[in-house]
Amino acid sequence: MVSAEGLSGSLPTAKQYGVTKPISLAGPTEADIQRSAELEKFLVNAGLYESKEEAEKRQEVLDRIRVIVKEWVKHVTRMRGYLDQMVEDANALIFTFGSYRLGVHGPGADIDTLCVGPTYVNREEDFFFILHDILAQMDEVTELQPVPDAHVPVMKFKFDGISIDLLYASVSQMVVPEDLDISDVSVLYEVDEPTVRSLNGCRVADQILKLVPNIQHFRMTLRCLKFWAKRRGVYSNVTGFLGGVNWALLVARVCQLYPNAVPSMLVSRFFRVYTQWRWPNPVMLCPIEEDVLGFSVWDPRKNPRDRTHHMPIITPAYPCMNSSYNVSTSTLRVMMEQFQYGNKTCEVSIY
Ligand SMILES: Nc1ncnc2c1ncn2[C@@H]1O[C@H](COP(=O)(O)OP(=O)(O)OP(=O)(O)O)[C@@H](O)[C@H]1O
Ligand SMILES: [Mg+2]
Repeated sequence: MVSAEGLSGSLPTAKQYGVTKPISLAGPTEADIQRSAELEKFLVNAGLYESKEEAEKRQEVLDRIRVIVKEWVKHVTRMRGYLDQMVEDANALIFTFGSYRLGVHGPGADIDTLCVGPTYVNREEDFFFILHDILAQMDEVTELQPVPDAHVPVMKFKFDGISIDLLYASVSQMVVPEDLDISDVSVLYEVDEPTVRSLNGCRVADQILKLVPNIQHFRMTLRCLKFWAKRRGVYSNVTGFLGGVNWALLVARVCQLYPNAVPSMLVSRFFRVYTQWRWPNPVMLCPIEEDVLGFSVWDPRKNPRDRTHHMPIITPAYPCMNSSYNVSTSTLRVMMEQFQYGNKTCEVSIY
C-alpha cells in the first residue's frame, strides 16, 4: 500500500490562510486524532489508494511520455530548418494536474497532463498531427483519441493501460527552460485563450497546494469528501453538480478556516461551513487578482453573466474563474440538502 496520508505532528499555525481570519485555531484532541486514524483506515479499506506497483507504473509512464515529447519537439525543430544547436536545446516539459497532481487519485484514475513546448511548436498541426502520429505508431498506446475542438483541446489515450489526458501549451519562448515556473504569470504573455485554459489546470493545482496550511490533512479530507459525494450522487462535472476541482477548492477553504484541524475535524467542519454558507457568496482561496493581461476574470460587478452564477467557487490562479458555472438552483438545492444530511450525521456521531 502506498503510504496513506499520515497525521503529521505539525506545530499550531497562526498565519492567515485565505481571504479572512481562521474560524478556529484549535488543534485536535486525543479523540480527534484517534478518529482521524480510523477515518484513514476506512479510506484504505474502501480501496481509495492505489498499490505501490500502480504508483510506480504511473511514474514510469510519465517518464516515458517526457522522453517522447522531448524527441517530438526536437523532430519539429529539425523539420523547421533550425540549426543543430537549436535542435539540441529544443525542449518540452510535462506537468501533471487534476487529482493525480493533488495526490488524491484512486486506483485506475486518469493522469491529467500538460505538455509545454516552445513558441514555434503549435497545437493545430504539430501536436494534433505529428505527435498524434508518433503516438499512434507506438505499441504501448491504445484508444488514442484527439479532441482538438474541445473548450480545452486534449489528446486522450492509454499508455500501457494507464489513461492519460494530454493538453498542450506553447509558451512565448524559443527554448523551454527545464526549470520553467508555470505558476508565474509571465507564462501567459502573448498566448491565446486555449493556451491559457490549458495552463490553467496546472496553475490552479499549484496554487491549491500552496494555499492550504497542511497538504496531508487536505488530501485525506478531500479523499473522504469525494468518496462521500460520489456515494450521495453529487459528484459530477457535467450534470450541474461538482467535479474534482470544485470539491478540492471547497475542502481547501475549510482547511484554511481551521488551519490546525485534523481530517476527522475537517470533515465535520466542512459540513458545518457549507450548511451555513450564504450562496452566491463566492468561495475563494485568495483575493482575485486584477486583470493584468486582458483575460476575462470572474467579477459579478462587471460581467452580468457572472451575476447569474448560483454557487461560485473561484479558481485561485490568474485569470480567476468560477469553476462551477454549471450549478443550477435545483442542483444547488440538492447539494445543500446533502450538506445538511452530512452535518447531522457528523453531529450525531460526535455527541
Ligand atoms: N469546471 C472547471 N473549471 C476549471 N478547471 C477545471 C474544470 N473542470 C476541470 N478542470 C481542470 O481539469 C482538471 C481535471 O479534471 P477532472 O474532471 O479529471 O478532475 P480531477 O480533479 O482529476 O478528479 P477525478 O479525475 O478524480 O474525478 C481539474 O483538476 C481542473 O484543473
Ligand atoms: Mg482527473
